[in-house]
Amino acid sequence: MHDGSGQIMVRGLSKSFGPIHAVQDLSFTVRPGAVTGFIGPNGSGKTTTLRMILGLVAPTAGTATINGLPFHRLPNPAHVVGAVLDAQSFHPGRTARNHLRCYAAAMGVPDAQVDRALELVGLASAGKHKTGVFSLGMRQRLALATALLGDPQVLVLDEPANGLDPEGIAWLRNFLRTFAASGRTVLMSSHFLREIEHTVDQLVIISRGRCVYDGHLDELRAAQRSRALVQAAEPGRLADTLQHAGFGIEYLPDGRLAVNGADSRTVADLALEAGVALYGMQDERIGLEELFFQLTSGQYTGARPPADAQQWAPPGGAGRGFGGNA
Ligand SMILES: Nc1ncnc2c1ncn2[C@@H]1O[C@H](COP(=O)(O)OP(=O)(O)OP(=O)(O)O)[C@@H](O)[C@H]1O
Repeated sequence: MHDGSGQIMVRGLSKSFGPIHAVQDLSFTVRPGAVTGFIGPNGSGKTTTLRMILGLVAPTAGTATINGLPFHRLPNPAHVVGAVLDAQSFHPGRTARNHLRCYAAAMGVPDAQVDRALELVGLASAGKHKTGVFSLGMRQRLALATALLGDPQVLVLDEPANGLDPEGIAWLRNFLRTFAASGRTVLMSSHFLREIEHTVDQLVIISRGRCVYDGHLDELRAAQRSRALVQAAEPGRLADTLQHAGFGIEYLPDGRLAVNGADSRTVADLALEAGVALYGMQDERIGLEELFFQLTSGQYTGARPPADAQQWAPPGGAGRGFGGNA
């Protein structure tokens, strides 16, 4: 019997397609009551992972369970997990309501659920229209309605915000946050952090099939750092002074120093004390998007590199922070 936890657990999951290692030793847990974003660049292994969770692709190694069981062993899977995987194509001559009726019959779900699902996704008045006239946003909503037919405990969505206009994204955000707030589980993928940063609470970030961050979005936000870029007459002597004061230093290719965690005023005061002339300064803030790019491109250049993963792990063990996959 499944444990009813609403948790998705991925442990040591790997998938190779011949020489391509699409997913490598991936481990993370998705908990109910929150929206978890599963993000990474194109080709990083998101869809392959979601398909393994849903029992559509056999792993090369490792396990993925929902409610403690692999998908194929779930009793009544449509009542446990609803999924939207790829851009759905619907029979263009069939109405939205009839499309849902077909699925409801196949799932053994009463017809009453069809109207409920249409209402949940805001398509109640469009149920009688043929799907051939639906916009992309309406097709996304209909796909979501199909996933909701079984009144599932868990939602797994692959790039659900893809192609939505700002209004559609706002609607989806509201819907998913309400769904999660009712104690259910949402795992949604995206390749674009900015698109989902106001929707998700938790983040699992993958790059080249491996986990590079697993934790709260707020903790990633807190890792946004500022640094001062400074051009000095004697960079070596200024670097010594700054390092002595406890700042991390990087030498940039253009000859400037990047002083992590410092603002230009602090650097100017220390340079004055050391008697080093300055030719120019600039304050720079490393934003969430930049951090995401650095994490996923393997070009993390912050004060503390990924090798320091333990230091970056969030306190309290809610997630594992940078480096993930422990
Ligand atoms: N059936 C398959 N046969 C061979 N290679 C595959 C197959 N499915 C996926 N891949 C490869 O595995 C890697 C991961 O692909 P996947 O679709 O899981 O990534 P993704 O993060 O979902 O990308 P996108 O955001 O572009 O959809 C890619 O290199 C892809 O070409």
